[in-house]
Amino acid sequence: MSDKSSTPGPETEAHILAKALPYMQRYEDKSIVVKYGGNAMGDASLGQAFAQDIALLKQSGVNPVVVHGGGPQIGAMLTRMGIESKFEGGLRVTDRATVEIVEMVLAGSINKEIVAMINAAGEWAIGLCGKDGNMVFAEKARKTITDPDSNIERILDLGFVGEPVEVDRTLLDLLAKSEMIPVIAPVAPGRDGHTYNINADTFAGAIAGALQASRLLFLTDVPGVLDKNGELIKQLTVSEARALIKDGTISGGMIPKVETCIDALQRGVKGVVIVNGKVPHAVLLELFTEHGAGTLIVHDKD
Ligand SMILES: Nc1ncnc2c1ncn2[C@@H]1O[C@H](COP(=O)(O)OP(=O)(O)O)[C@@H](O)[C@H]1O
Ligand SMILES: CC(=O)N[C@@H](CCC(=O)OP(=O)(O)O)C(=O)O
Repeated sequence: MSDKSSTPGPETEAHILAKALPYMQRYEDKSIVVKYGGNAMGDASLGQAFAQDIALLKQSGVNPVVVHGGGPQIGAMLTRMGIESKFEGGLRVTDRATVEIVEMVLAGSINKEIVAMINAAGEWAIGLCGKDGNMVFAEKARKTITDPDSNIERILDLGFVGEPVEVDRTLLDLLAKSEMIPVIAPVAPGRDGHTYNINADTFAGAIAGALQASRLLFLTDVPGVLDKNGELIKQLTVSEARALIKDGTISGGMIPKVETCIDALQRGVKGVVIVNGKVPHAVLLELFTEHGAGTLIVHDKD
């Protein structure tokens, strides 16, 4: 006996398509930057669903740009090499040996894995990092951290951690007009000749800002920003988000994510959302249906 519940009938299918069409038209020719976090990777069928979503965006006339992370995968490689991972303020303290491994893992194996998955979904992906086509230049990150107990601020020296300071969209504009989907690793050169490790969220924000993207989506491993009780916050204003960072509710890897959301909004990106990348087809559900879940970050109300 066939399982009727798993196969929608023609009426249901038509209904789904009719509902998705206005969303598809809304994004035609628009840039959508999707940040694919290292924590959302790892499961083959989820990866396949992600690649299919990106392929479908391109086929519907959207200009998808993938920026990926790979924090856990870098951590695993460092462990194999006998190097300890150390984070401050959600960023990896990156010495000379670490930056070599970061570039190898991000711009090498992970980047090519994602390219291969999108190619297998029937599209043409091209793997890049900030070095390609002079796309991104970085400067050494100058970060401070405030101790929540003492309220004392101190300067962090994170080594070869960079912040994107220049983004040239020439190559991305060229690719937008082609069949190619850019998949970008967050590594970039400095004008000082060093290679910098850039947090993938920060990097995605810089790309989205330069492209004036319609949407910046962060795919992570939690449903969105959670409050002190672990409940999902569906919408956050910029001031509310800053307060949650200050009081420690938002910590670790969620700090650069939320800071990037704020920054991207201020640079003119229209919609910034943090969603659960562990939900199959999270990208399509967020963009083309009413069931967008996750946390939407919005400007302060006047
Ligand atoms: N308030 C919060 N809400 C949700 N996640 C949080 C919060 N504070 C800290 N986190 C942590 O941030 C993590 C997501 O950031 P990160 O590990 O950098 O993911 P990714 O690899 O997807 O970029 C979550 O898995 C969670 O452990
Ligand atoms: C400076 C810094 O912290 N860089 C990150 C780059 C990768 C990343 O951001 O990956 P996720 O998105 O999976 O966290 C790192 O070295 O882990």
